[in-house]
Amino acid sequence: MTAIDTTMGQGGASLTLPARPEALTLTAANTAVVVIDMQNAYASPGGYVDLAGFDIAGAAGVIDKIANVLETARKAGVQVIYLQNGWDAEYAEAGGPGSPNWHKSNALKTMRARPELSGQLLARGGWDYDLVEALTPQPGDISLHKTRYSAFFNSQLDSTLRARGIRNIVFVGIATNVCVESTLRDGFHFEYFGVMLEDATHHLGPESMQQASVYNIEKFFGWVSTTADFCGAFGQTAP
Ligand SMILES: C/C(=C/NC(N)=O)C(=O)O
Repeated sequence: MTAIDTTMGQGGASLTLPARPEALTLTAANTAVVVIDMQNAYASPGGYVDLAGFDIAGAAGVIDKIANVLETARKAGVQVIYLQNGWDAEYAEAGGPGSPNWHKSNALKTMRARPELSGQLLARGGWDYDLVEALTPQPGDISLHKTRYSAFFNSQLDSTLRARGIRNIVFVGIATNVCVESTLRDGFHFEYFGVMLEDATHHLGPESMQQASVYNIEKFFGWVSTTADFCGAFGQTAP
């Protein structure tokens, strides 16, 4: 099957990333790796999703995969962008009862049910909000903040990407079926080519959630690839 060319004839050393349902032709310069919410809240025992009762056993497994992807990306000259989810310490950004977020956020619900946790979950400046240590940003990486599931909502992600001529977003992080998929879908509507590395993402809820997101992305919103294919394709490029 012919690869889809995302370079639009703009030059630069192109490469082909194997993906489903089609391979993509891209360049390091027009691609970013976006790391969604690899915070203690989502990936560490004692973090928000663990306290809220979700199974986080699979989260540790994606940390090493993401570390490999980021090392390859940096060497190849692919921009790395970290997102961190959460709010100010007073939770003004979370919205009050007039916001659906106030009613649906399991972090806010958990703190209302367990007042001893108040002020601890997803609050900027706290351990729960911090990125897991193994994925500490490196010089040249960009770190952005977000307050809702989609990283495009009320954030600097779109302008950061457009200013650099980036058309392709390679997604890694947690959770596949919440913030990763929400961001990839919004990116589709903003004309970005979204590729999810399926083994460098982890879902919340039953295993079928991961499969559902993979199906949605492959069929409707973007492309699905793997850590090995990303590292194989970008590992051969000079920065
Ligand atoms: C449920 C949830 C998911 N976040 C994410 N990073 O996918 C949340 O933030 O409450």
